[in-house]
Amino acid sequence: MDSPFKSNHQLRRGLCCANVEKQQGRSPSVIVIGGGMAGIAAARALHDASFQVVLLESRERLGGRIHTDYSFGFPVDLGASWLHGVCKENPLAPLIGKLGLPLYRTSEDNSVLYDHDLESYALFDMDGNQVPQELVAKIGETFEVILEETNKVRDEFSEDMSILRALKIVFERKPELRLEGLSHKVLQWYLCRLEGWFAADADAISLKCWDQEVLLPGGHGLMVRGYQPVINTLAKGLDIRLGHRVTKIVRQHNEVKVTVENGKTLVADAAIVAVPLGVLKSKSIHFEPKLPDWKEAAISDIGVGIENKIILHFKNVFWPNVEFLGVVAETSYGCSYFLNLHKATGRPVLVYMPAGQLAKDIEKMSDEAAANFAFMQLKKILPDASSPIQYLVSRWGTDINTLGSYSYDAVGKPHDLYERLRVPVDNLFFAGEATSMLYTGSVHGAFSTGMMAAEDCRMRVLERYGELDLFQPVLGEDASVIPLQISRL
Ligand SMILES: Cc1cc2nc3c(=O)[nH]c(=O)nc-3n(C[C@H](O)[C@H](O)[C@H](O)COP(=O)(O)OP(=O)(O)OC[C@H]3O[C@@H](n4cnc5c(N)ncnc54)[C@H](O)[C@@H]3O)c2cc1C
Repeated sequence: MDSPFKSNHQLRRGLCCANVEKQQGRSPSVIVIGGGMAGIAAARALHDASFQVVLLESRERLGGRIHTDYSFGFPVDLGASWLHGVCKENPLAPLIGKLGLPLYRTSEDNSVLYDHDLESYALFDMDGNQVPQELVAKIGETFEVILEETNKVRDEFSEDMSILRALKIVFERKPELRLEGLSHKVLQWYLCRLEGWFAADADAISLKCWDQEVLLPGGHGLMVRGYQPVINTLAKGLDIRLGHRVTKIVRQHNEVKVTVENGKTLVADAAIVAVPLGVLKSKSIHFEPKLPDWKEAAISDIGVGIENKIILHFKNVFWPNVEFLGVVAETSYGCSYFLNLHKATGRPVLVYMPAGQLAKDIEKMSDEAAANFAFMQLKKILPDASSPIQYLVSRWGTDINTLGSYSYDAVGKPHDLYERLRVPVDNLFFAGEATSMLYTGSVHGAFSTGMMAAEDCRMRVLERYGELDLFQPVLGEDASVIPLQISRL
């Protein structure tokens, strides 16, 4: 058994086992499991509060669903790339500001397209004809009216239903909102964008809860240099063990024993579990004693969706100078879109972003076939498109370190499941985007839950030994904000 900590707690408590290395000093100890934003934030905060912290990460890299790749010779994000809420209230704003990382704002507040404004789009049909901008704007307004009508459906029915079911009821009641021809296809494209936001199809998303998340003000900003510098900064100086996949967590007598795939066991006063919800669902980590039923129910009932990125690097730019290129089709499944990174970064790169069932289907393909699929979509709207010179393909749905892209509200399940997933069990604390009630599915949500778990853990461990006043709180640090650097070219 490997005990990484120099603490005399176990000796004082008479918990010393023969093969635990002798402990010196008095710092309380914590094992953080998972090196994504939540785990790193928690580890940083507790390290800074003088705890002995070891972070165990299954992959050979840090960042989790933040994954900036540099193989093109410049940074591109295969996972998160936007700061949702470009404002000083965003918990990540002080750090991003201090690092001087530039942001490219893709939308203001309250866009029907979430992270994009309407005027930054060019939509095309499958024959390569551009949809007139007035029609795109008009259907956007209709889509908003339709969503308002689904609110009425929500108020009338006590039972929850899917967004798709609610849309069907709206169309039955108000046939004038049912569109045809090109207008119908554009409407499907709006639905496709909504599905992309949740990484799930409309037949899986809860009507009751879909709009319960809190959107911070300030619109949405792309991290022009990628998210990785934020991770690297937070991780500086921490004791991080890469390639350490946790398989078992045992809680007993005010301590936690954590076993790694290679059989090694580490012991600490507490542990913070910051692995993705998809990993918890897969039951690849064995908890002893088993987690309470309410916690297991939260794990099984919160939805996990899939969104992927297929990043195409071209020799030259041959597409229109807009932020997004959209493909409209008969069904939302057939619709798709490309983010034009050239606008934000000056690089000739398009990012194809399938979500929901389409993302699942594409994950069954080889990387080459997936890149070709994305390119074929592009060819439909821009027949003269030249082939990419390089590509990258993410596989967030099948990667055993993630097993899903981010969480969403499933039909018939209460929104407070996120809080139930967060609530500690004994000396086990939980963090990660799926434990955030307010900012589910986001980087700043993951960061906040890491900080929260760290503070809960600090209080619990120190209260137990009456030493609360000896260590600094992890929250309440000086949040003096260096202004965010925002551009829109
Ligand atoms: C394609 C995509 C696009 C996104 N876009 C945005 C965006 O633009 N803006 C935004 O705010 N959010 C976005 N998100 C969501 C955001 O990336 C996540 O909410 C956030 O990064 C999650 O952080 P986390 O710490 O909760 O989990 P993760 O980052 O997944 O970290 C969990 C860590 O646990 C590790 N782990 C797993 N199993 C084990 C184990 N058994 N033992 C040890 N370690 C283990 C994993 O390897 C991982 O490093 C996007 C996500 C995806 C997939």
